[in-house]
Amino acid sequence: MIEVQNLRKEYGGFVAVEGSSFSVDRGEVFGVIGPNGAGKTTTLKTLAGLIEPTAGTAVVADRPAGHPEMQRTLGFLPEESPLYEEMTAHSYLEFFADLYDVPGDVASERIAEALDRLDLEHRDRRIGNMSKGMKRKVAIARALVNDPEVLIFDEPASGLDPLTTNYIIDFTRELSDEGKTIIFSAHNLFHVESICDRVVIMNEGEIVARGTLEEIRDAHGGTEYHVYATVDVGGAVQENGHFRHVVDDMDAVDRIRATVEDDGGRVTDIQTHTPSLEDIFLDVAGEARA
Ligand SMILES: Nc1ncnc2c1ncn2[C@@H]1O[C@H](COP(=O)(O)OP(=O)(O)OP(=O)(O)O)[C@@H](O)[C@H]1O
Repeated sequence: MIEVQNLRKEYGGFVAVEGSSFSVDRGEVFGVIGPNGAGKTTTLKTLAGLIEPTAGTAVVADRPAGHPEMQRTLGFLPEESPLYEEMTAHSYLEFFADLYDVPGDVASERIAEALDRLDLEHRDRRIGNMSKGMKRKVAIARALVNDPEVLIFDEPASGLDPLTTNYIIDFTRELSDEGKTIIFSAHNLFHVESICDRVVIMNEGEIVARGTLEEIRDAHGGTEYHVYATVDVGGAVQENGHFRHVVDDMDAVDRIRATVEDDGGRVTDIQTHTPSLEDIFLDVAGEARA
């Protein structure tokens, strides 16, 4: 559904995105993560057709980014979404539905459904008087008025309280279950980890890691097993009166167990350590900086 090849974006002489290539399959939830200034928003805005790339191509639903037909199949949630403060959520969303030529009765039904599912309270309040979380929900509903196939969400839950954040993440997961293709950027890696099929990690304009979370984990050390024993059978570190042996597969765990017993010792604990996306992210971004 999304194909990006050798994307490059310069602002003046400054290179914000350099040689970025990736693709997103139909129905996939794809995460773009990276520190501030990594080039995430630039990438997403290019996909949404709001920024012209300096070089390279971005294709969404078989059309070049920015093509009017492609815009119809797209829902874009910008990082900061300007809303018309004087309008109510309903009139605002009807206005956008009209821009997409959605017939009035379909629009009313779709808007009511989106606002119900997003659990938007006080929907008759003028937008200017809504809380930050309520405004974000209105912006998300706006991205859905044309019933798009592809959703581009830039930091959908940034700066929101944990409850609203969870609500939005769960809703994003539901949209994916319904077959929507979703690409989104986020700072909260826990949420990326909980809903993304694949991710790219960007740093200073370049993709520095990519793949499923499992692939990225494997490429960055993968799962480790810590075998604690009363004796050192080689390479152990002493910790709280026990010897900690670190290995990366279950066969090695079994070998250590057998050797410990042969040496007259005893295994006291075995722990599994799986690096979180946050651990990997700090590692990868740190390496790239270095
Ligand atoms: N219109 C612009 N003119 C000049 N530089 C820009 C412009 N837009 C973005 N940049 C720069 O390009 C780089 C990438 O910005 P971008 O907003 O894509 O990063 P980001 O990963 O989304 O960051 P954040 O997580 O802080 O939102 C930054 O150094 C930014 O200052």
